[in-house]
Amino acid sequence: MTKHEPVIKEDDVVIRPTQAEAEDAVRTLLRWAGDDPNREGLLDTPRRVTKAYGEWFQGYGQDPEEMLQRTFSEVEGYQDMVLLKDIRFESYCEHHLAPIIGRAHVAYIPTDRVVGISKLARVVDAFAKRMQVQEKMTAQIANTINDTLKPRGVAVVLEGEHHCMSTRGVHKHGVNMVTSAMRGAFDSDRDMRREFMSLIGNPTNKL
Ligand SMILES: Nc1nc2c(ncn2[C@@H]2O[C@H](COP(=O)(O)OP(=O)(O)OP(=O)(O)O)[C@@H](O)[C@H]2O)c(=O)[nH]1
Ligand SMILES: [Zn+2]
Repeated sequence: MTKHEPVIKEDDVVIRPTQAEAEDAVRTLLRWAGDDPNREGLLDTPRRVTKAYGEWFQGYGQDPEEMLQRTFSEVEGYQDMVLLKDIRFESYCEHHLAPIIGRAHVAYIPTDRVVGISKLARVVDAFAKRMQVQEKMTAQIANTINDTLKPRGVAVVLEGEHHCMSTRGVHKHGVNMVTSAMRGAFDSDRDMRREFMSLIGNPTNKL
């Protein structure tokens, strides 16, 4: 997707502003903060900020379902959990645009096909690099893996530190939000869920 294509999200179509309009918006925020966008040190800042936005929010141009299309069938006899744990993610809260920094743990129980393990981390990133609410991101990751791979079960746990809570507002440091989404066998089978939880360890000790 190029920079000026419309972003299609569900039923809404968002027409992207031009580069010049985006840079003007950054100048407005610089003035809102109380500084002068025309002073030398800030002259290139609008261009840099729009470039940084391209990186921070690159998930809008990515299709997580597409990432899970390539699967492998040469795994005869493997019917148990596959877990990718401690996947660092960087996301942005949709209320304040402040970073949410954390770790994701993603497990699934394949049926006859497995996916390349890096793809689970790519799916996490594709949803993280958007404006997010942690609960929504957790469900999106679980639902995408569930709907695309149709495995016996999917488990997703996210632990995140919300910088909108640590650098402003309530100013609470070292607080982690933990969210989970269980599908299929992880939802219905308590032993399976317990095995997943014991494999990922105590979430709050690891950020
Ligand atoms: N449930 C949930 N809340 C979030 C997430 N990210 C940020 N928040 C919260 O969203 C809420 C927004 O509350 P508001 O009262 O509208 O905004 P605010 O006045 O900036 O609130 P304070 O952060 O308390 O100063 C805050 O309580 C944030 O902590 C998230 O991923 N999930
Ligand atoms: Zn926030």
